[in-house]
Amino acid sequence: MHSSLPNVSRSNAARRASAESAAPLGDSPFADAGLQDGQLDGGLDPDAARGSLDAQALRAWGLVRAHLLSDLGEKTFNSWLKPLQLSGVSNGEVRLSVPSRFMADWVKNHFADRLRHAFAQHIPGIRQVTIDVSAAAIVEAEPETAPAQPASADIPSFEPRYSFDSFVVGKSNELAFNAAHTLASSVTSGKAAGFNPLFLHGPTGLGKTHLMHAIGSQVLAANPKAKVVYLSAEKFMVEFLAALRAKDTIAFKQRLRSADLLMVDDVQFIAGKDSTQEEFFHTMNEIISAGRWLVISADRSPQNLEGIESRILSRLAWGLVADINPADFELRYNILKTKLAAMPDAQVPDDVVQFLARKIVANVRELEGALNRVIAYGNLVGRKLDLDFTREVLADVLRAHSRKLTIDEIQRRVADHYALKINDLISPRRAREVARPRQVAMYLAKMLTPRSLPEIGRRFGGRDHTTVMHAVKRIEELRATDHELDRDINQLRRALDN
Ligand SMILES: Nc1ncnc2c1ncn2[C@@H]1O[C@H](COP(=O)(O)OP(=O)(O)OP(=O)(O)O)[C@@H](O)[C@H]1O
Repeated sequence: MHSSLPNVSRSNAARRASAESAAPLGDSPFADAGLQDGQLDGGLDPDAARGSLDAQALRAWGLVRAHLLSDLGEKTFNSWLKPLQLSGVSNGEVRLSVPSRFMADWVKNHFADRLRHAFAQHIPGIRQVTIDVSAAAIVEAEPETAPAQPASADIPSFEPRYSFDSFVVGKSNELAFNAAHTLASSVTSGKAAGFNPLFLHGPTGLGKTHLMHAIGSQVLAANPKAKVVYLSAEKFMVEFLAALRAKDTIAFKQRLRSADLLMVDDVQFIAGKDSTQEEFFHTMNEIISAGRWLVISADRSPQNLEGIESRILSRLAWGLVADINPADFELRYNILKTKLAAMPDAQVPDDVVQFLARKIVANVRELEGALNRVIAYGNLVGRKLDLDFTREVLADVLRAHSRKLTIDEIQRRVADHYALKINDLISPRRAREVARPRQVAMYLAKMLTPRSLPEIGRRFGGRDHTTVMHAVKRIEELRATDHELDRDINQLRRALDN
C-alpha cells in the first residue's frame, strides 16, 4: 500500500491519484465518482498527500465521502464530515483527523460505525476507524474552549439553487410554499403576514431547508443589510454549550436575538436538551415580541415533537404550521424536469426521468441524488444514459426500494407477452417461437433477480447453468442489432417494474 503522490494541493493530489490509478476498485467501474463533486474536494491530510497513502485508499476515501454526502445530506456532511482528513490506512485500520478534540469526540460518537461500514465496502479487511485531532490543529487552536465551527452558522450560503424559483410546487407542498413566500414578502414589505412564527414540518429531504434558504435569499435580495440568521438546531445547541463553557453567552445571545429574521432548522434535534431549550425559548420570545421574524422547521408536527417543552410548542402553535408531504409522481417528475432544465449539457431521455420518478419515492434529496449520480457516472464512463445504464448505476438504491421480483412473475409476463403458456417456457421444446422467449425470460431472471445461474436453470425445466449463461449472452448480443427484441425487453422490464 505505498505509492508516493506529488506534493500538490489537496484536491489535486486526491484527484490525480484517483485518475492515475487504472486499477478498478472492487466491482465498481465508477470508482472515481466520489471526486466528481466540488463538495468532495480535499479531505486529505497534507502529510498523507506527501506520500503515505496509496491510490486505492484515496479512491476509497472519495467514494466513502460521496456515499456519506448522499446518505446524510449536505447539512450534516458539511458540518461534521467535510472537515475530516484521511491520514492513513494500514493493518485494517483507517486513520482520520479533524481540527479539534470536540469534533473528534462528536464524529466518534455519531459517525464512527457508519464510517467503518462505508470503508469496509471499499477496502476489504477494514475493522477499525480511528479519529484523531490533527497535529497542526493542536498547535494552532485551543480545541477544548473553542469548538470547531465547520460551517458558517450565521448566514447561510444562500445557495442560488435554493430559491423560490427553483422550488417546484405540487399539491403536497403548496401550503408550505405559499406560507414561506408570504412570510418573505412580509419581511421585505413590512406588511403583516398574519402569522409569526412559521413552522414548517415534514419528513426528511422534502424541501424545508430549501424554503428557508429561499426566504432568506429573497429578504437579502430586497435588503442586503437585513440581518438574516439561519442555523440548524444542532448548531444552536453546539454553539450555546460552547458559549456556556467559555462563560461568554452574551455574544451568542446578541447575535441571534438581534436578527431581523431568525431561522432554526430541524428543531427536533433539541428534544430532551433542557438547557438548550431554555435558551431557545427565550430567543424565540425575544424575536417575536420585538416584531421580528422567526421560521422553524422540524421533521414532525408540534403535537408530535416529544421531548420539547410545552411552552415552546404552544409558542410555535401560535404561528402558522405548514406541512410538506411526500411528493406524488407528477411532482417528482416535474422536479426532475426542472433540475434538468438547469443542466443543458445533460442529455437524459424522458423514459429515464419517468423511471427515476417512479422508482425513487422516498424523498426529493434521494431523487436528486439519483439523477446526479446517473449523469455523473455517465460522463465518467462515457456511456449513453439509457434505462439499462440507469439500473446498473442505481442498483443499490433500486434494490433497497424494490419489491422482490420472482422468477414465476417473470415467466408469467414473458409467456403473456409472447402468447405462450408458462409450461412452454419450462418444456424441453426447442422450436424457435418458444426457445427465444425462454431465453428472454432467463435473461430477465438473471438481470432482475438475485438468483444464481444454476438456480435459474432449475426453474426452467431443470436446465444446466451453461444454458442460462448462453441465453444471457445471446440476448445481450441480439439486443444490439434486433430492435424488435430490444423493444420487447424494454416493454417487459417496464411491466415488471410496475
Ligand atoms: N419541491 C422541490 N423543488 C425543487 N427541489 C426540491 C423540492 N423539494 C426538495 N427539493 C430539493 O431536495 C433536496 C433536499 O431538500 P431539503 O434539504 O430542503 O430537505 P429538508 O426537508 O430540509 O430535509 P431535512 O429534514 O433532512 O433537513 C434539496 O436539494 C432541495 O433543493
